[in-house]
Amino acid sequence: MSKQILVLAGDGIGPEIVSEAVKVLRALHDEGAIDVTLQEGLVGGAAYDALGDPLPEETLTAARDADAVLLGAVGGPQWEPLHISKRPEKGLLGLRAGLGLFANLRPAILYPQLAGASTLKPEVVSGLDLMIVRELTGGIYFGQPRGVETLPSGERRGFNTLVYTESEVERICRVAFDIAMKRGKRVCSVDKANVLECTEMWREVATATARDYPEIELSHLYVDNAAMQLVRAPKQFDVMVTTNMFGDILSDCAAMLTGSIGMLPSASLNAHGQGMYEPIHGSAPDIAGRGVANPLATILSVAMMLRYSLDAAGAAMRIEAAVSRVLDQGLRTADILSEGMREVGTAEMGDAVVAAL
Ligand SMILES: NC(=O)C1=CN([C@@H]2O[C@H](COP(=O)(O)OP(=O)(O)OC[C@H]3O[C@@H](n4cnc5c(N)ncnc54)[C@H](O)[C@@H]3O)[C@@H](O)[C@H]2O)C=CC1
Ligand SMILES: CC(C)CC(=O)C(=O)O
Ligand SMILES: [Mg+2]
Repeated sequence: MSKQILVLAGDGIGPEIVSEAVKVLRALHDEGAIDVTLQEGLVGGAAYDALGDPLPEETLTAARDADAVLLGAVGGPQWEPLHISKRPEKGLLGLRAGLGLFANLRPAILYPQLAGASTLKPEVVSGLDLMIVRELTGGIYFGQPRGVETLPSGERRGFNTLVYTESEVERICRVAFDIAMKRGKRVCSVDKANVLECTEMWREVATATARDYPEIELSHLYVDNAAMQLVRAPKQFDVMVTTNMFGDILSDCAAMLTGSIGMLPSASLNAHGQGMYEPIHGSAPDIAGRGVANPLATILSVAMMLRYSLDAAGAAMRIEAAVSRVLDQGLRTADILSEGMREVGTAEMGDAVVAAL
């Protein structure tokens, strides 16, 4: 039976990169490798402009009904003056919460062809294969109370709350441990247990949950040290598991190890195997509309979709191999350009991946 894919292009470079990912999906469908039906929807600033809501009810319903969601990115300076409840980012957070997508997988893999594109020395990053498992529906991005209040003195005070229940920590740790069992069996849990009680509990729960996984070697790092270790010696890590905000920050940091934030895909999964797939980067307003954005993170997110939601691991591997082949051919978008390589735009890169499938 045909799998239903909801395509949410979003804002900024979102429509440009999603078009290329859709080309790849359609190419695989047309040759019979997969059977998908694509439906488009609105989210983020585009949805606010059209319907006054960054997450219209019809989008959330369509997402719930779909087998998988492909998302570009949301946000942009034109929506910054809006109240936070109407901002594009609220649409994305609402989708994650509404679908219960608590497990965000962000693999940071260095394609050997891009060793020279990283800002770090090739010997530091070559062979990098790291999986960041980020908790996605809890923590400070969702905690209550939150807001800005005016004190009797007239001064304003802003506040957000970091909250986790034991069961939320346990289920994300189990995801990380299960993934690690199929990889190097090493998990580093990242917290700030020396300062934040909430993450002191996180560490205790991670340690207790690991008792069910005797083969897993569990270590712990404070987030400040983890950020430093990621740029000092990233290959020491196999799987990292961490909170929503720490994972957000550390995955942008890890992206640069691979040459560009335009290379990192992600899968956000719920307890029923439903998933949303998106690059880890944002809407890149500084380059939007110029046809220069790197579509590979979004194309690689399609590969994750095929693997995790569509039971099509063979087709996923073909996409990953095609990306490797276009890099072998010397094609580079501006963000990963290095000497001797040929600069291409977003659409040319997408076409090249389709041709290399
Ligand atoms: N998942 C999402 O939809 C996310 C949305 N955002 C939103 O995106 C907007 C811009 O945020 P920024 O902090 O600037 O982060 P960003 O990730 O959009 O951009 C950071 C830098 O990376 C570059 N970049 C990002 N993706 C690229 C690609 N595919 N190819 C080449 N270069 C790329 C951009 O040009 C920019 O210089 C904001 O409104 C923010 O809230 C930010 C992060 C994630
Ligand atoms: C709206 C933000 C939380 C999106 C983001 O930066 C991310 O998911 O990486
Ligand atoms: Mg982010």
